[in-house]
Formats: sequence, C-alpha cells, structure tokens
Amino acid sequence: MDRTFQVDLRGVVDLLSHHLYGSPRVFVRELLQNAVDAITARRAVEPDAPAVVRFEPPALTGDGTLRVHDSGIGLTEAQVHELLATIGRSSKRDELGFARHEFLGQFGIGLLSCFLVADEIRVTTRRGDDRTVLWTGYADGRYAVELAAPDAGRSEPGTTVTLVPRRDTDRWFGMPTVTELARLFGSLLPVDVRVGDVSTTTGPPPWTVGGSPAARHRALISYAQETLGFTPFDVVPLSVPEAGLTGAAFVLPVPVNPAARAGHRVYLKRMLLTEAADGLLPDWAFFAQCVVDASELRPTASREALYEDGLLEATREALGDQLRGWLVRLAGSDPNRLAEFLRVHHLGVKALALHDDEMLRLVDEWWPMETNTGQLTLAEFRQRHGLIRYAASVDEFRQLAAVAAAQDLPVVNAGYTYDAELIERLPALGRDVLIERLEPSDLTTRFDTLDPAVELALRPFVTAAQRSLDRLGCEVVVRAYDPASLPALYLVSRAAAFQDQLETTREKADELWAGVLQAFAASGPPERPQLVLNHRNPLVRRVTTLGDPDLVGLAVEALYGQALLLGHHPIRPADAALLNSSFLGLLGRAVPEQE
Ligand SMILES: Nc1ncnc2c1ncn2[C@@H]1O[C@H](COP(=O)(O)OP(=O)(O)OP(=O)(O)O)[C@@H](O)[C@H]1O
Repeated sequence: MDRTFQVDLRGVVDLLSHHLYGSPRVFVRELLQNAVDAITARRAVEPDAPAVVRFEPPALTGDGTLRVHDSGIGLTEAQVHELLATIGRSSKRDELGFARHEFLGQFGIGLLSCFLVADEIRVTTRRGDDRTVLWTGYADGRYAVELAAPDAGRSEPGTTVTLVPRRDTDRWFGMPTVTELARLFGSLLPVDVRVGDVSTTTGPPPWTVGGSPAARHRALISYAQETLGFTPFDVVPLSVPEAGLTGAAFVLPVPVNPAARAGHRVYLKRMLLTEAADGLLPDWAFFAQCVVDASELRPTASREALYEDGLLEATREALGDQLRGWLVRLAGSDPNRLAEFLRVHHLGVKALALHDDEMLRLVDEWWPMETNTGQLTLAEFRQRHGLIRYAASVDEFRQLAAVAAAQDLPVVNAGYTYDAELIERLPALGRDVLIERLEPSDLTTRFDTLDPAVELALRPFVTAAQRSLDRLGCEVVVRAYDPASLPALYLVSRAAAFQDQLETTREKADELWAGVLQAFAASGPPERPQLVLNHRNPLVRRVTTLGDPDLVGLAVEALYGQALLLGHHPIRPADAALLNSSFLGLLGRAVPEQE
C-alpha cells in the first residue's frame, strides 16, 4: 500500500532557520512577496484593482499581533486547502512546474518562514465575491480552516496574514524594525507598501527614471552616496535584455583589495534579493559595485543569492563587456580621466590585461612606467627606443638604471606587480613589438676595454685585487665607463645569481637535500659575479697605482662592499665580515698611531 510522507514541521522550520535563511528578518520579505504576487495576479484580470500592502505591527494592532493586509487576488476555500496546507505547493508555477515569469515566489516555502518568529499564522482571505476563508496554522504542524460568517467576512477581496509572535522575538516586531525591513526589501516595488500610514516605497529604480542623461547621472551619483555610502568615480549604465536586467555599475573611488570586494545589490523583479551578491561581474571587474534589477535571473531557495546557471554566466559576460567598453570609451574620449582611473585601479586593470588584449592595449598606451629615461608608457617607450628592455625586479632596476642610462641603454622597471608578465605578453599585440629582459652581465660588453698598454701595467694590481676577492667567489675586472663618479659595479648574471642561491641553500640543507640540490647545480665552471672597477673614476686610478699590496687588498674590499650596498645586493655573512674588516683596516691606516 502506498503511503504519504509525514512532515515534522518543527524539524522543517528548524532547518529553514538554521540552514537556509541567514536571519529571521526574511519573514517580512516573504510576506511582502506573497502580497505583491497576489496583487500581480489580481491585476492580470482586473487591471485597475488597488495595489496596496499595509503592515500593522503590534504597536498599531494593539493585540500583540502583526498583520499584513493586501489588495491581492485572495484564495478560495479549495485553494486554501491545497496551497496553504502543503509545504512546497505553490500557485506560482506552471503545469510543467516552472516558476511563472510574473511572480516573485516559486518554491512554496515562503510562508513557512513566518514560523521563524511566530507560533501561529492566521490567513483571512477572500477571492472575488466568494465567502471569506480563515486558515490558522500552528508551528507544531496543525492547521484549521473555517468559513467566516456571511456578515463577518472581509469587505473587499484580498488577504490579511496575522502573525502571533513567538516568545523572545519582540525585536522583529517593533515599528522601526518592520519599517526598516519593508524599506530595505521593498522600496523599489511597483506597489504602495505602507507600515501604518507611512509609505516605504520610493518609486521606480533611479536608473529607469526619465530625463536627460546628465540628470540621470546626477540622480545615480546621489543614489550611490545615500545607499552605498560613497561618491562613485563614474557610473556605467548596465543592460542585459536576456536577463531582463537593468542597472548601474558604480566605479569605486578608492582602490579595493580584489579578494575583499563588496558584493552587488541585486533586486529581482524590484524586490531586494541581496546587498552582497557574488558572481554578477567577472572577477577582474572588482573596481565596480553594481545595483541591478533583473526579471529573469533566478534566486536560490533562500532568496539570498543568485542561482548559478547558464543565464547568470551569460549575464556576467555581458556585464563584463559593458565595463570593458566603458574603459575603452574613456580612453578614446577623456584620457586624463582614464589616467586618474588607472592611478586608483591599475592593479585590477593589469590583472585583467594578463588575459585580455584590449586591456593590455590600455595598459600599453596609458599606464606610465618608471624607466631610466623618465616616466613613459610602454607605447611611448617603444616609439622612442624600439626595443623594450626591462629589468624584472625593482632591485635589479635600482642597481643598473643609472649605469645603463650612461651607456645609452634605456631600461623599463618591470619589477612591480604584473609588469614583467605584461611586457612578456606585449608581442601578442603585434609582431613588431620587441622585448628583451636586461641581463646584468651584458652591461660589461658595453663598457670600454682599456688600452693594451694600460691593461698590461694594471696586471699586478688586478692580481693582488683578485687574490683578496677570490674567497668570495668574485672576479675583478677593470673597464672604462660612465658615469665616472661611480667607482665600481657589482654585476651578477641571472645564472650566477641562481647558482649563488643554490649554494647558500645547500650549505643550510641536510645531506639528503644537499644531494638533491647538487643535481641542479650547473655542470662546468660556474659563472662568477664580477666587480667591475671603473678606470674613469679618479679614486680607482689612484688605487691601481698603490704599491702596498695590503692597502690594495683593503681598498678593493671596500670598493666591493660599497658596490654591493649601492646595488641592493644581498649581503652574506662573509660579505658583512669583509665590509667590517676593510672599513676598520682603512680607518686604522687613516688615523696615525700616537707614540
Ligand atoms: N497574501 C497572499 N495572497 C494570496 N495567496 C497567497 C498569499 N500568501 C500565500 N499565498 C498562496 O500560498 C502559496 C504558498 O505560499 P508560499 O509563500 O509558501 O510560497 P510561494 O510564494 O509560492 O513560493 P516561495 O517559497 O518562493 O515564496 C502561494 O503560492 C500562494 O498561492
């Protein structure tokens, strides 16, 4: 024999309150939604029927209950039995079980949310000229239906829902709370919602208000100030017809952490769904906060988030296109504003440019980068210098920018977040874009070698100098280069830097790991870092002519230490010890001994 499931209503209410809804406050929304749907249904057959919903909190009813009156379609006795007594039954789905387009509700559980705050729900309803029906439901699952006496029925069609508050839920029934919640959820609804005699609806969404575009823009700016709490950098109108979506994206006036962005305010059929929707815009668009109203997007059952489906995905893409279009238009019409925008949101735009050619072009053309020939956009840099040579870290740029400039070698500082990856992606924009990462050791090839006679004369000096730096794994070279004021430059090729790091790690690692790391070590003689002394520097010249080998050692060590410091190179313990001993040694020589 077939049997029917029994439902323990207390269990279901517990499920709703702890696992579905974020807060009991949703009962106001569900009541409002049912009233609006009932009005929609009535006006479909009776277009001139009144469209009023009125909340009466206990302060007005005087009997401790909250009542909500609507001028909706009402229910017949048969419908009361069918719809109110079965969880999950809804009049708002079609024969195939799909949510009907014109209604807010669809799941058939909304009324249950009232049990989050009430022990008893009474529905007094009249459909057309039918007798008024009274339905009373209790939190324990019992319900009763009766017909009102002919002279005690409602005077007009419509429904009144009465909630008898549960113990300890008073705070949800105060006049200010009910008013605030009615405003929050329903301020844009196309019906007149009142709490007592106070209207809580403000009319249509501000982005649909007629008038000139400039007036609408101003209205949206004040809307953002009042509702979102900031003055937007700009407002972008949004529209996605497939989703029945209209709205506006407010470009944030300050940088935001992409990971901690604020959600979007989403209305479905002009009823607030959430103030913190996720997934409405593509991730990269974290510089905008949207307020939208959509008729076709679906809510999750809790009505607190958007349901992730193909339509939401297509909508997200369309909204992304609209924001991208705004950016591109701004570049064309108001470059100064665009520069201002980039100053605030460059990180977001750059993150986007990693995958998007249009955005890459925007960065290429408009984002000023630090170079050793001043601030330039990459496009300007290419125009002036052809090849984009870049230092991939800020330290590398600092070490080499001035020296490279003196060798007429323009270099871009690509050490900031995303910059190196963006430059490496630039050739995607056109085959004529040439890029090259600066290799520090290449600089030496630009320095002038010395006259052979001079070189020969310097040999004893170089041998002495090399002896003192051998234990540090550094090679001493003498060249002539600009600027003459720079006595020495410490150059380390990327391969050598890697070997260096490997060596340090190997010293610290245990035997097993040291063996593993050994496998990475380059075969063949390692490329050594170089200390390139500048023969154009007067002090260096004097050092090269010193007769005392000890003093040569001290001087070269001091030059080595200074080159390390100037170039922001890492200082190893051996370097620090050397810096110390060379400084004290030189000081000892400079200060004559007292007899
Ligand atoms: N104020 C009202 N006037 C007329 N009918 C109502 C009213 N409130 C509820 N109903 C009827 O009761 C049914 C169940 O309501 P309930 O709020 O539980 O679900 P729903 O609105 O259909 O869907 P959802 O769970 O998405 O809100 C509704 O489909 C509607 O037919």
